[in-house]
Amino acid sequence: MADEFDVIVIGGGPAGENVADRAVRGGLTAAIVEERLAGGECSYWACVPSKALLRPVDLMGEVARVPGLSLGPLDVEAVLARRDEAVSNYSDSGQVGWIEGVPAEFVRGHGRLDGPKRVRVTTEDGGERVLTARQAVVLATGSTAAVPRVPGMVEAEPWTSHEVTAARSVPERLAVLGGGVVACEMAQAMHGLGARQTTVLVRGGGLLARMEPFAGELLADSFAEAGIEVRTRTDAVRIERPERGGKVTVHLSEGPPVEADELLVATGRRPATGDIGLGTIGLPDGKYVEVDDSMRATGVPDGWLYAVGDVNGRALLTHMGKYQARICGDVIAARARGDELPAMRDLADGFGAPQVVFTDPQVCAVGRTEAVAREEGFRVRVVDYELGSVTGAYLLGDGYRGRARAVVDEDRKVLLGVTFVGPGTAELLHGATIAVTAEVPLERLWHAVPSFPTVSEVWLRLLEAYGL
Ligand SMILES: Cc1cc2nc3c(=O)[nH]c(=O)nc-3n(C[C@H](O)[C@H](O)[C@H](O)COP(=O)(O)OP(=O)(O)OC[C@H]3O[C@@H](n4cnc5c(N)ncnc54)[C@H](O)[C@@H]3O)c2cc1C
Ligand SMILES: NC(=O)c1ccc[n+]([C@@H]2O[C@H](COP(=O)([O-])OP(=O)(O)OC[C@H]3O[C@@H](n4cnc5c(N)ncnc54)[C@H](O)[C@@H]3O)[C@@H](O)[C@H]2O)c1
Repeated sequence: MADEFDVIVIGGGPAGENVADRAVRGGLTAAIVEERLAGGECSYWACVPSKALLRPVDLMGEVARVPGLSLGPLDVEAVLARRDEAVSNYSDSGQVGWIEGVPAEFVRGHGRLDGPKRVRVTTEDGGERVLTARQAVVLATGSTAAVPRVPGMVEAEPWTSHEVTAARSVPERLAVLGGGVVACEMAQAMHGLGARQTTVLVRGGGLLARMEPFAGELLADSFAEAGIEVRTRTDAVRIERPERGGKVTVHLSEGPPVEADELLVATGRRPATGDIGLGTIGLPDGKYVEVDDSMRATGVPDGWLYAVGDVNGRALLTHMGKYQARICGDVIAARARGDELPAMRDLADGFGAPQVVFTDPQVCAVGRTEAVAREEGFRVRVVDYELGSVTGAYLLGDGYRGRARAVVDEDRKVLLGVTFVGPGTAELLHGATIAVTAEVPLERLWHAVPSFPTVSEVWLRLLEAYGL
């Protein structure tokens, strides 16, 4: 087996797979080193299982809003079985087959840099293999859950995103630490699937703090109606769990302690760069790998190292990692041919990545929030519209609530950002992504006529509210 490739990718998640694919399409050879399952976190312990668990909860909300419909009791076992199917029963044979079809070589084992352009792989049987790259090494090792240092936390063995997305049963009482995307999605999934008491413990003032403030507020209203308790401005100061897997108590800086059957820690991520040999090339271990817009690591002589996906810290989202990967694979192939193609650069992260939070209501945003746009010095005007006033939204169900916001650059009359909060708004987001990315002038957007009666009519209402 040849151990020299044009490109060696460490990490076989969505980002790593796509780099190899593009590099091979560009005429290069590639190998992917993966220590666990090809497909990465996203396929088995993140995006896919979380959305499989949320889908029935979302549908229950939809059905409850339509008079004349009712649901039978929820079959949790069937939901968990569908989740297992969605994660291919934790088998990566399909993904390995896809990689081999690229064609790229799949090497299972732990990869570490071993000086420039060399990767030392510790294989499952404890053996070693040294791979050499003719052109580039790409880091695509992703991220892992960051668990805060709180007395008793390690001993309590709390759930992280791994355990909650792979849950085999639903805890009766769940405490959730964090108010970000994982906390909100998983609190709602577990509550909807039968947790009797769900308490979300938020350090800051509200949920989803990086989004427009009304997003977290509307979600908090929905949580309150569903019986999910949200406690804000409180920190975990001590965790007590006398028996492994038994009752857990979270002592807080503010308010009474929370007793639960399980604790989910959803307090952000850290890059998976602690043990990948960065020290052998003079980079610090355990930090995000800084890259330029071609995904090339900065500060590495001769420019042979690249990093894509969560590991570069630009946007911790699968679709953005895959986008960066396409750029990276194309750039490496172009550079190998001696073409320097300046157009192959990451633009989308600069605009502000699109993101859908799959809660009820869904929270969908692209571009800059009002606060970020102002901070960056844009002359901003904001227009809001209540989604429930749009006929298409009203027809989706009784008591439909939601809001849309457009953040307009008053100097160029283009959209800097758009947020939709409301049931069933996820599929609305790509229209906004196109408008923001293509910087479509509002006067032109006016001629994009939304169909009646769809929720998309909110576009017309926003432009009218703006004054067109
Ligand atoms: C609960 C949850 C839900 C999410 N939902 C969404 C969503 O709906 N939409 C969305 O866009 N994003 C979502 N995300 C974020 C998304 O999962 C990540 O952005 C995405 O997985 C990043 O892809 P990646 O390829 O960079 O890394 P990963 O998917 O983390 O893959 C990295 C791979 O590298 C391997 N690896 C690491 N170190 C080594 C090594 N030294 N040697 C060999 N292999 C190694 C790992 O085993 C892993 O397979 C979610 C995240 C979580 C936690
Ligand atoms: N649908 C999606 O697109 C989706 C779903 C899940 C995750 N993700 C991505 O995965 C990444 C990780 O999600 P996440 O929710 O873990 O991170 P996050 O950064 O979204 O939220 C982290 C939360 O934890 C809080 N926190 C941080 N340190 C804390 C501490 N010591 N004590 C208490 N609270 C603390 C923060 O204030 C914040 O509320 C995100 O960047 C997100 O974009 C995306």
